[in-house]
Amino acid sequence: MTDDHQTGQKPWQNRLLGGFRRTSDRLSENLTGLFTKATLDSETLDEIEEALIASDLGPGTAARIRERLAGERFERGLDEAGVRQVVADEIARILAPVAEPLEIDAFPRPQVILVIGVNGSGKTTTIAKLARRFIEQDYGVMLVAGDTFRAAAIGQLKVWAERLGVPIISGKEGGDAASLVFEGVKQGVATGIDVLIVDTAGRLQNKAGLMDELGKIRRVLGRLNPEAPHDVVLVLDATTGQNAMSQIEVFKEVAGVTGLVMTKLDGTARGGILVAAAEKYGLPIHAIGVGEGMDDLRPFDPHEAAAAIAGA
Ligand SMILES: Nc1nc2c(ncn2[C@@H]2O[C@H](COP(=O)(O)OP(=O)(O)OP(=O)(O)O)[C@@H](O)[C@H]2O)c(=O)[nH]1
Repeated sequence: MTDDHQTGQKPWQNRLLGGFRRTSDRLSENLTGLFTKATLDSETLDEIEEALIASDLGPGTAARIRERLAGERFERGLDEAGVRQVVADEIARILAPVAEPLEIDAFPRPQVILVIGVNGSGKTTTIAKLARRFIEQDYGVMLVAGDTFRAAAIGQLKVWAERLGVPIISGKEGGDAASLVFEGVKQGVATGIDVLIVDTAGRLQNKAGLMDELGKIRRVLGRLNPEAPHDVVLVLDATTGQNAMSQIEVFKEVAGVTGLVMTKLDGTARGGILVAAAEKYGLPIHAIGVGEGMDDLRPFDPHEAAAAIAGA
């Protein structure tokens, strides 16, 4: 990996900060013009609170930051840097407890990770990235092409499996996902696999169908190992902003989410939604996606994210 000559930062850091920087640009834009007064009167505090809400941070966080700013005595008078620091501190306080990498610690093996999310969220790519990470950690990985609704999804996962050099269990379009998962666990046990990563269908528009399907996968898994699935990872596209919140709501209900991966933080991202999600749901954030390649999955660093979001 080469350094970027202009910034001295590695490309992925640029991509990450690029995404978050857009968020802070929004925040920055929204905050512009609010620092004309010498003190923070309640009108200015209201405006800052609105700016924070408009930046996707969520109303609870915005209200808390407002409260902290109201109680703050700025040493050198009211300045933008001081406000941003307070914002960054508050965001870091919310994000720190949810930063939690996905660990492989299930016994007996394999650890079964169901990956869920709407089509296009980056689910398949995230599976490849997770697999890559686990392979690097010397775990034996197997994939299951459980999104049987679209031939393209099966084909895409097969391509990733080949590139990664890992076995994959797949069937025909329209096939039964639960029986593929069953086969995956059986083969995983027989061949000493550590991690079974299962792709699933993401038809959010058909909630009952989705619930049936995920429920069936759960039942089949439970019969083989009552602890499985060990993880149910929801993949969210950060560029969808507030929409990500309703996806968490629905998938929590139909699938029992245990953690999140937020993708596309390198794109036209709105990282503020991470804060809103952390505040409202407190679900672990396992990693973030910062590009389309296998190596573009990064551990979630709450302090780096907070500083970038607040532009501090
Ligand atoms: N820029 C960027 N693109 C990403 C990231 N993750 C995924 N993508 C792209 O987003 C698109 C959708 O990703 P997929 O992995 O195919 O998403 P999916 O949720 O499996 O969607 P379906 O295949 O439609 O079910 C692809 O073009 C990916 O290359 C990311 O972190 N950053």
